Formats: sequence, structure tokens, C-alpha cells
Amino acid sequence: MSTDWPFVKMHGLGNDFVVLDARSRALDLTPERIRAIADRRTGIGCDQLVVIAPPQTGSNGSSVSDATMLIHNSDGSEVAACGNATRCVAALLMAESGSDSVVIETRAGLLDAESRGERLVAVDMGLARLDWREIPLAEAKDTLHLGIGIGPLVDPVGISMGNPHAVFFVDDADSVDLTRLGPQLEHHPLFPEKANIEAAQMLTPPDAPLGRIRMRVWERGTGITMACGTGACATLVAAARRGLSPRKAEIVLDGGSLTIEWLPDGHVLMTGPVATAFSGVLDPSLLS
Ligand SMILES: N[C@@H](CCC[C@H](N)C(=O)O)C(=O)O
Repeated sequence: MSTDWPFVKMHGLGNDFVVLDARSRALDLTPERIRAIADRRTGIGCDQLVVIAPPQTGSNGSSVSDATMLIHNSDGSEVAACGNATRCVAALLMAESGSDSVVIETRAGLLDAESRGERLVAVDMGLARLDWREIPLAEAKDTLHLGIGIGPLVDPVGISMGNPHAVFFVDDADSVDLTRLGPQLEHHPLFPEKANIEAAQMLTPPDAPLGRIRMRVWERGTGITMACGTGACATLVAAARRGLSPRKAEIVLDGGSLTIEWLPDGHVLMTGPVATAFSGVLDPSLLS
């Protein structure tokens, strides 16, 4: 069997991915290999490495999803959720099948995705999880006020979208030194599995019919990225819980905007663009 591994380089609002299809043969990834592929100087370069794997099958042999998606940060760690990558993989699978909807299995659960036109995909990202144990936190806390902080980043809201987020509301998101503060908060002892750190600034009043929120992110295991889909979901939920926003808002990220809605049943709907940058074949040295 060929040892060549074709890849597709995709992105959602500049949050970029190397996507590998391991549905028909096994791919032997290690944290070292992931870091080598993700390295922007010597590898392909990406924020997350995404593997499409076969769907899980039940005892009767039928599958509940179209495919499984495995997600790895550029530091080699595996994570349960990635909103922007889910839209990208959904677009690939829908183009392949000709269908306008798809079900993707992730470590965080089954996600339903739908095409919303040319290069626009909506994903039901599942329930926003609000209990301290689900984030998880190291100790019992009201997740609406975690009470920690450094500099301008104080008293975040804690949310899990399948991955942990701490959303800090600030007056001016663009002036926050995320390169310095992000890693300190990511590794705060309150977060035993670390956390993604969001600096969010309200651009509309609480009673606006549609909210607008500026958000910048320091991603766990990756660093600053142009956009974070789960971070955008967490930001809208945090703002709605604090009474700062209606339950639907445009989240303005460095790479563009996502529309996020916190539905009455607690699920979070994310709608945004996908793009393919280029494709190629991995240099075999990256997998050796
Ligand atoms: N870019 C992603 C989130 C990727 C995972 C995150 N860094 C984590 O460690 O939880 C997104 O679009 O949601």
C-alpha cells in the first residue's frame, strides 16, 4: 500500500488546518509528528491537524455519523472540539457526497452540519456546558464569575463547548496583550485541563435585536489564532448569561465574523465560511 499521505489545507476565517483522510487506512500519528506537520517553518504549518476517520458503527453494523473527526492542536495534544474545523470537514464531506447535510462524530459528541450556500456552513455545536465539573474547574465555583484575573483580564465566565473556555469582558479587546497574558491564564491552576482564553468587547447594547461582539483568542495548545469557532460560541453564551447580549450575535474575530445563536434548547448554532487554501502530499519525513 502507498505510504503517500495527501492532505488538504483549509481554513475557517484564517484559523487553519491540515486535513488528512484516514478513512480507508490507518495513520500512525504521534505528538512529535503532529508538531512536525504543524510547524510553519519546516512542515506544512497549521493551527490544528485534523484527521477524518471512519464513522463508529453500532452493534447492528450501522453508523450514526458520516465520519469521525479527530482534532490535534499544533503542540501535539488531542482535543475534543474545534468549531472552524468542523465546518471545513463538513464542507469536504458534503462536496464528496453531494448532500447538503452531514453528521460528524467528535470526542465532544455528534454534530449536525448543513450547507448554507456557497462556502457557508452551519453547525449545531451541541450544548453549552455551564457546570464547573464539565469545564472542568479544579474546585466548585459559580461559572458566571470565576473570580480570577491578571491585568485587564478579570473575572471570566467559564463555559465548555466540549473544550474549556474562559471569556473575559474588556473595554478594548484590541489593546489586550494576549501574547503575555494568554499563556498565564491558559495554565491557571483553576483549569486542570488548561483553557482557551477569550478577550471579548461588547459593540452593541444589551437590548440590541442582534448582538455584535469583538473577540480575540489565545487558544490552548496553539496560541493566538485568527478565529476560534468554539471560542465564538462560548463568548456569545457568556455574554447572554451576563445579560450583555441577546442570544444571537455576530462575533467579530481577527479573520472575519461568525454568526452564533444560543438556541432555547441550550444548543449553540454556529454559521460561517470555509475555504480551501491548497492541497498536496505530505513529505514522508514528516511521518518518520
Ligand atoms: N480553533 C478551534 C479550537 C481548537 C481547540 C482548542 N485550541 C482547544 O485546545 O480546546 C475552534 O475553531 O473551535
